[in-house]
Amino acid sequence: MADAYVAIEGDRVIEARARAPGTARGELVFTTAYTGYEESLTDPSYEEQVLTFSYPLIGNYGVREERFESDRVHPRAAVAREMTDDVAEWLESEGIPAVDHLDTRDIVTEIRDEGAMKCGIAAGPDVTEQDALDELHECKHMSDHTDIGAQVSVDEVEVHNEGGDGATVALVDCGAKGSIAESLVERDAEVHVFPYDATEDDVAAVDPDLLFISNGPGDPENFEQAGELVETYVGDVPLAGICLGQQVVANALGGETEKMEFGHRGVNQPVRDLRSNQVVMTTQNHGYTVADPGDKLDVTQINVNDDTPEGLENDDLNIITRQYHPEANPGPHDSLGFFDDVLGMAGE
Ligand SMILES: NC(=O)CC[C@H](N)C(=O)O
Repeated sequence: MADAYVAIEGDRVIEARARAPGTARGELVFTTAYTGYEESLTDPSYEEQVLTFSYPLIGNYGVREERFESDRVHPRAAVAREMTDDVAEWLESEGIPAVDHLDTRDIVTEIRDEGAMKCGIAAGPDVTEQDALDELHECKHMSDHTDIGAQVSVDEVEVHNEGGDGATVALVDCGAKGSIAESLVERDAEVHVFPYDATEDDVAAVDPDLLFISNGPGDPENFEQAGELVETYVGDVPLAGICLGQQVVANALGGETEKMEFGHRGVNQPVRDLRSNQVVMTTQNHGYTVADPGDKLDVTQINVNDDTPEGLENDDLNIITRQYHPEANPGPHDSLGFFDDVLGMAGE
């Protein structure tokens, strides 16, 4: 007998087994990654989403805090074909509902055919199908989470590697994965992590060598303040961005973003560099994309599968952004050189 339900758009209800109890709602997305479940579940970019793993077994190498990308789980719920006790217990302790023993191929096919969709989840001995449907009917469109930055950003400025020998980086935390600051610190940078709504004066106080806009959840158009920083500093300070950061930079400089049908989430997304013609494998997690880079940014890298922009640059203005995740947690590690390139722009 089922003790968990996943309700998807069209009021279809899929039966499952409860692995961590509770009710939740969010945008239903899938990742094809076969490793990296700890990193994905702690990636702030999954805020307000329900994460389905297409790989059939999740949790086979345990749960270790050293692999976390932030201090909590961000997806509202997790869905897998089979989830180990380690992961189920972790999610239960975090209050995040989890379900397994359902056909995740069916969910992936549905999302690929119909596009990203809302869902409701109810798991545990006392829940009903109606509980999952009620959650679904309360679910908001991703773009309607207008202040999602406040849910994931630091409240106060945090400084990493104070007195470091390298560049001073102002990292605007729109929901940053921890390994972005780590990758900069490993290269001797002094990293000032700013709240997502930091002002020009806040940033000016540290006189940065590089303004870096992080990854983050939801619609990039809801990160207006970060866009204003880009507008203010472009041309004066080199600019870098990862994922949502690329989208914010593009929007601020006259470009446009749009919602993709079902996004890219996984660890084997092929990206071609248009100058070297080299293809690298990348880690990705995004549902929006740059539809028009505007006239200040050149598209220097594209996704081999669908030609969407993966890298934007301007050599004169010192701008480098990436739609994928060069910090590579989980890997592949093909693109770690991005951090050397952006710190190179900052004079290192
Ligand atoms: N990982 C990210 O920064 C995601 C960016 C944005 N929230 C998107 O879905 O496209």
